[in-house]
Amino acid sequence: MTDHKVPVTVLGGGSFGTTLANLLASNSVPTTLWLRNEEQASEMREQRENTRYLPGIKLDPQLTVTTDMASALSAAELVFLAIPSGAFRSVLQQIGPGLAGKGLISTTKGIEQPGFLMMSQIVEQEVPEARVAVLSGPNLAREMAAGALTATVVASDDEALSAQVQDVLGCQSLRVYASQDRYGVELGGALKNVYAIISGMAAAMGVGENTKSMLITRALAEMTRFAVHMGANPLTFLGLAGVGDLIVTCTSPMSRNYQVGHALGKGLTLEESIARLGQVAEGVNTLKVLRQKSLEEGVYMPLVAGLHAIIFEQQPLADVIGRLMSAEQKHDVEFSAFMASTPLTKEQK
Ligand SMILES: NC(=O)C1=CN([C@@H]2O[C@H](COP(=O)(O)OP(=O)(O)OC[C@H]3O[C@@H](n4cnc5c(N)ncnc54)[C@H](OP(=O)(O)O)[C@@H]3O)[C@@H](O)[C@H]2O)C=CC1
Ligand SMILES: O=C(CO)COP(=O)(O)O
Repeated sequence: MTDHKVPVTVLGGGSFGTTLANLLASNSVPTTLWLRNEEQASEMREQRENTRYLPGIKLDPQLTVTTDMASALSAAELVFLAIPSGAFRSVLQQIGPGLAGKGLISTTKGIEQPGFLMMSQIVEQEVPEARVAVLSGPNLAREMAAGALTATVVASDDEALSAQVQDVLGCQSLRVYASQDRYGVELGGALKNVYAIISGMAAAMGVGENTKSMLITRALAEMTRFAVHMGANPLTFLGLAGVGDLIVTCTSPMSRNYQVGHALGKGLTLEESIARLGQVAEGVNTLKVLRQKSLEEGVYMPLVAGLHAIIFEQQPLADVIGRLMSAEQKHDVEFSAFMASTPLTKEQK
């Protein structure tokens, strides 16, 4: 790590934006957190706490909180984007040329439709002169904010940018691993949210431990099958941004997607489940987008089809489970052919 830390801005004052900004500031990185709500911003400045999204976590005294986008961006070399996917493009469009030349790191785990676009692809469209990376992994905001030992992945073609992100974020509680498979890392973060909804639903129904394990493992097989079809490296899904994030989101009641699934499993409607949460659960929209894409691409995704049938086609749960359990019994691990055709590099050996 270097002594001199580049100035960083985080866009988005929700649970993850606040967590990242606080971590950066406590790493002695000059950090500004931008959010859109002045009432919330002034409360955060006065009380040194984000009572709406991260109650109980004290904000570092050095963290600057503002709603003034121009001042937030003027000095920043790196900008972390923690805006929900539904608003991601419109926020970038409001900023425009203010981001040119900066290192932009998306932390958003969603997919834009139409186009089936990852957030970093939206960054490339809206800010063609930017340097682009994504950050993803098993990173429940509340735990990270409380200092739990955590690991994450920065993925970019730009190795210097990945190194800068490792430098500003890495600390005694957070390890930042690098990857060059930006698409795979981003896809992993978005897809696992759908399976977290299923896992939450299953937990609410009181399923057994075997069932939970089957769900997570078949979820990994399904999301990897889709990702490989879309051009990602299956090995990425063995890492933190794949199976790592899948495990945490499918097992922790802290996950908002899991909570939506749990509420659905207890009999609440989708609208009630979302309203009760009061935070973003990206998996609901990703489910719609993914179902459509899997049909277009002809990728077999029985769990996605099943959840879609329950939530959006009002099919009885028992029918869906019956269909899943009586489907053709196929292969456990599907990528032996890929592995055989991809020799290990010198470093991997
Ligand atoms: N929380 C977590 O554990 C993690 C989250 N992520 C990802 O980070 C992204 C952000 O999630 P998270 O912080 O958790 O979400 P939250 O629901 O906690 O907060 C959402 C934030 O986005 C703001 N926002 C919404 N729309 C706009 C807009 N048009 N302009 C500006 N700000 C807006 C909200 O502001 P307002 O209050 O004014 O509506 C709020 O500050 C998601 O894609 C999520 O998947 C990734 C890793 C971990
Ligand atoms: O992505 C996350 C953990 O890595 C957060 O998951 P939720 O959005 O379901 O809370």
